[in-house]
Amino acid sequence: MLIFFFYNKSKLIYNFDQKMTNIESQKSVSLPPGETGLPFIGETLSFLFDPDFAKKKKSKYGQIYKTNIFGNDTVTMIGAEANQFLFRNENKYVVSTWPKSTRVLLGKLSLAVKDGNFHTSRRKLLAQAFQPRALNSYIPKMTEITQQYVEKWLQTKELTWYPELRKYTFDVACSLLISIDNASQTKLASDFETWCQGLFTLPINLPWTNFGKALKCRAKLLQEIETIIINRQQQPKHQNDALGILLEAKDEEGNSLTIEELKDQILLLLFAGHETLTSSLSSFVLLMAQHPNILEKVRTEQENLNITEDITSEKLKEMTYLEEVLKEVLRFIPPVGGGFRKVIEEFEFQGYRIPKDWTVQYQIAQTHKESDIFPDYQTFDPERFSPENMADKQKNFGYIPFGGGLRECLGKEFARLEMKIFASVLVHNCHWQLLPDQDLEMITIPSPRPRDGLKVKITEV
Ligand code: HEM
Repeated sequence: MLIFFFYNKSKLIYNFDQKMTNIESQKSVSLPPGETGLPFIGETLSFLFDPDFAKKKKSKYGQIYKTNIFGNDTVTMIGAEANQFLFRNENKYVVSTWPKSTRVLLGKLSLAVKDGNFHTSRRKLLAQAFQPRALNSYIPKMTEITQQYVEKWLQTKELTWYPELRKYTFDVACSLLISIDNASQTKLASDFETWCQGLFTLPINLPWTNFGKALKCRAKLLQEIETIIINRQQQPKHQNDALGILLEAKDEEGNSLTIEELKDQILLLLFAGHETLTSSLSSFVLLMAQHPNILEKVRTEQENLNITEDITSEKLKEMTYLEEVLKEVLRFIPPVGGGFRKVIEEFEFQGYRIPKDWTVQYQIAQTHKESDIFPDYQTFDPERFSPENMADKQKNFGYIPFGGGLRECLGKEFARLEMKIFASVLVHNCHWQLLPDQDLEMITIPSPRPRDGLKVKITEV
């Protein structure tokens, strides 16, 4: 065995069997271009409050750039190749991470903050609540809640829809996940709202900061969820909701979830199924109001389906044009703009060095603007997803509203189901139009929503 030693300023570089490990050339690979902003806060404020932050950075620096957000040196990597690299190297070069505020508020037992084998095993267990049989059993309740809300909205004639949609998705989530009806009218909802407001903030725990208030509410929410779990355990037969399924579920070694863990997992599911869905539903109603020809085609499909009885999974499968529209809604205004990963081993990508311990962000919103997959990407065009075009199948990880790889959204079928039922019931019963004099610019964090909350006039069909 030959061992080469080089003396280089302060360090010895060695090599085995003449396989030259060119550490010097690795070091000469540069970091991506970009700025790191102000001390401590970096560029966090622009990231949070400038809806064009990612767009401006991309036009200045291209597909890969560095910044500093949430107290971390961060590299943003844009495009299908970048997504593929990150999703395929999960646990090798990167692991999932969230801003500190999110991590703390989700809790240390939450699936979202776990890695490796533990994450895989827990994911399998939680996935039981989203299997086709479970999803089918959710259809009647989802439809019923949607119909109640639609009736209520029709009575008001004019409404600010986004806050109403938040109540609706919260009621659906609480009803199907933990069998609490009308939860939006309870203390659970107000605590939950305050908790949500702290999720993507600087983690400064003071009584008047959003993070400090959210921490207090986390404690209250866990207490409320614990009471719900204990009550449920005392009932002889568990109800057919996600909590019932999770109380029965066991991992490979036959262990059930402890109450402590169940509380964090329930909180995660309530959050994941609420914020994102509210955004996607409000984008659907907004985009339909702005594209009446497309809405008309959706209506025609619904009429032709002749739904006189309850909505069934078979009927939902026949809504193929609506499916294309909903895919385009998630491309055009993705509810999650991107995801964060922590670098566990330094790597090189497209000629740039990404150091260990930095954060990497993959970008959903910018990926969905890649013109090779989505020509004329500024146009809202559901035909991209027709059987002839299938834009979602053209390139690996080129269409990723639900992320990808080991961390792909666990609730994506639940989300697709709720979006379809909502759209079907709404289109069957209502016409709606945007009221004048409102700001439709999107606030993007944590999920996109129109600044003035989407004011509409709504009438019966
Ligand atoms: C339109 C609605 C939704 C969108 C766009 C969406 C999007 C996403 C994305 C992009 C991720 C991956 C984040 C990452 O890579 O770090 C994710 C993860 C996740 N989502 Fe969703 N989601 C939606 C609805 C839901 C619903 C309804 C649930 C459950 C009720 C849910 C549960 C989860 C969970 C548990 C994870 C974490 C998975 C893991 O870490 O293994 N999501 N979601």
